[in-house]
Amino acid sequence: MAVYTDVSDEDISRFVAEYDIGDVVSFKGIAEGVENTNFLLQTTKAPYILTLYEKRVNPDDLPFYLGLMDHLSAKGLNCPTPIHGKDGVALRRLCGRPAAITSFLQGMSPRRIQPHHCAGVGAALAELHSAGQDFEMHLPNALSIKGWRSLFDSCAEHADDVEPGLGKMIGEELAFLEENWPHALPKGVIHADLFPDNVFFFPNKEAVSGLIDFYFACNDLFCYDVAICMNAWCFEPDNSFNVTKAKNLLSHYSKVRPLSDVEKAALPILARGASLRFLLTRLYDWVNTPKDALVTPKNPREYINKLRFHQRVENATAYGLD
Ligand SMILES: Nc1ncnc2c1ncn2[C@@H]1O[C@H](COP(=O)(O)OP(=O)(O)O)[C@@H](O)[C@H]1O
Ligand SMILES: N[C@@H](CCOP(=O)(O)O)C(=O)O
Repeated sequence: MAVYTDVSDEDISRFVAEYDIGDVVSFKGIAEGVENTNFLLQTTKAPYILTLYEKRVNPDDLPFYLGLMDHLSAKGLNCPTPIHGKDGVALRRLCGRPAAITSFLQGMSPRRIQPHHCAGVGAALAELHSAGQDFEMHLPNALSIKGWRSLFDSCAEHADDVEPGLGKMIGEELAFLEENWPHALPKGVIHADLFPDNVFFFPNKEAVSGLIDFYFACNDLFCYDVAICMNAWCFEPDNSFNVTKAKNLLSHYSKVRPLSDVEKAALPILARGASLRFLLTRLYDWVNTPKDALVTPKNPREYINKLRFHQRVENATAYGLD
């Protein structure tokens, strides 16, 4: 459940009057998502998404996210387009929170991931990386290797409550990654959270119909984004790695933006880093979310298993690459 801020009928009508998008017909809270408050807003002109940005989003970063969606949409990528008010401003305030209206995307996220979905998401990720090349704003990744130690320090004492020995395992992994991280790989704008819930398809179609949720987007290594995607799309519910899915994802990515040999060689360590990043944020949420909270925190154990898998990988042939 992700409606943290209540918006009255009067508030929404007043807010929508600042835009040239018709009159409100209906608006209702969207249960999916965990970070922000989202409403499906239907006006006399079209459906839209109204987002109120909640505590975890730094308001200073919002111009980057909205500017990026404007930029990617202008480049032909199907992502939410920020709607600008009659005064030209897209980022406004509603009920004491920063807020924006974006276009509504058709399609739906896949319930059961099939290999063809992985092909589609690989191509879409590479298109995003290519389309972002000339985006002029810059936002360092607060959740890349430099941010992991302080995140771990803030919840390390509770790690062994999730699994005995987890604190030691994370400490050793962090030290290994800090020593060996491949900082010099090609960089640019990355999505950084391209999980299945953020990718829409039309039924029985391979191509992605749209990408949403750019609120972790930032500048970082392209291949790190590939590793995040591989982790999110290529493991089965029983934690086994599906090499057919990985092969599809990586080969369709490479058709749009070829991976260099150096990037391929770095993929196992990037996949370890991508596992640790989501293990740490999930661990943090696991220990800090009150038992009676509206949102159920995601299970960190899934990412312990992914990390263990990649620790055993010797090179990228394990992911189906030559
Ligand atoms: N532009 C959009 N078009 C259609 N549906 C959207 C759009 N943006 C968000 N949604 C819906 O809202 C849900 C939550 O959005 P998301 O951005 O993932 O929230 P959060 O950042 O809070 O996790 C999505 O799963 C999707 O159902
Ligand atoms: N994808 C992250 C959590 C972020 O959730 P989202 O709804 O904003 O995509 C995870 O799985 O840990």
